[in-house]
Amino acid sequence: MSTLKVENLTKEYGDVTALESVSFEIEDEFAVLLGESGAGKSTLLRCANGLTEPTEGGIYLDDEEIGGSRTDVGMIFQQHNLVEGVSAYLNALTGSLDRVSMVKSLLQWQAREDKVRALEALETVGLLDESHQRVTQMSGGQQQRVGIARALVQDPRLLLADEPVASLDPASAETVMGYLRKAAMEHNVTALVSLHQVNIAAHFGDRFIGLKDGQKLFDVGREGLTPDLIDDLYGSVETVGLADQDDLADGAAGLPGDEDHERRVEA
Ligand SMILES: Nc1ncnc2c1ncn2[C@@H]1O[C@H](COP(=O)(O)OP(=O)(O)OP(=O)(O)O)[C@@H](O)[C@H]1O
Repeated sequence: MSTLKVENLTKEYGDVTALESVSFEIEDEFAVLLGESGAGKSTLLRCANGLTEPTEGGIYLDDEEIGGSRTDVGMIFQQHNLVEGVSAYLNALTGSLDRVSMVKSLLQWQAREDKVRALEALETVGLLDESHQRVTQMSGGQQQRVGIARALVQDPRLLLADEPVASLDPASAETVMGYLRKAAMEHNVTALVSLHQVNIAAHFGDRFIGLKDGQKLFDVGREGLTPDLIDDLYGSVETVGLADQDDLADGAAGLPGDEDHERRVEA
């Protein structure tokens, strides 16, 4: 259980204002950041994982200011950033690197508890049977699931993901998002995920924060994400896949307990 508070966050790169006084708070939710290219999504996520220092304002995890990278914030990247040539299991184990060195990790000189955690994380993302497969022999979607497992091994309080499914086909994107949501739910972790695909966002998110030109345009729950809001954010072309409110109601199928959805995720 954790709370992420973004308070008057401003980030300037020289003359470019990437974020302008953005504020919101999420607590034990699966929140999605939406916005056009250049809206400021990656900058916000980089501030949240401590890689970028805000110009003004701050980001707080359970009232503690995030400054510098920290192990209780797990990050999932679009390009996976896995160690090539080694297994899914060893990649997942590298999530415990704050506790041991990379060399010890690759030699598997790790605590039993870390090894168990790596296997549990691979089970969460449906890859236990593939744990000894080299990641280079895996599909893009499977590699991203290994990336989720690695973040879980960190035992994070906050999960961040920057366009985690941007390079995947629609079916793999849905599968990966299903596992990402499952991982956040099972571990009671607050999640903030940037996405370009509005239909996938509507399907899996609880909360939607829209950024436009570095400013917060909206902050709404499932029922509030209307086609009109999406039009304001992207213009009408991007609303394909978000036809009406009934589709949003179907979006609730992404929630745990919905058997049809879980079957799709397992498939
Ligand atoms: N290191 C940097 N130096 C200078 N300008 C930057 C830097 N990083 C981002 N910007 C600028 O800040 C603005 C916001 O960029 P950011 O990458 O956060 O947007 P985004 O919404 O994540 O875009 P995308 O969806 O394309 O990744 C853009 O105008 C970008 O050019």
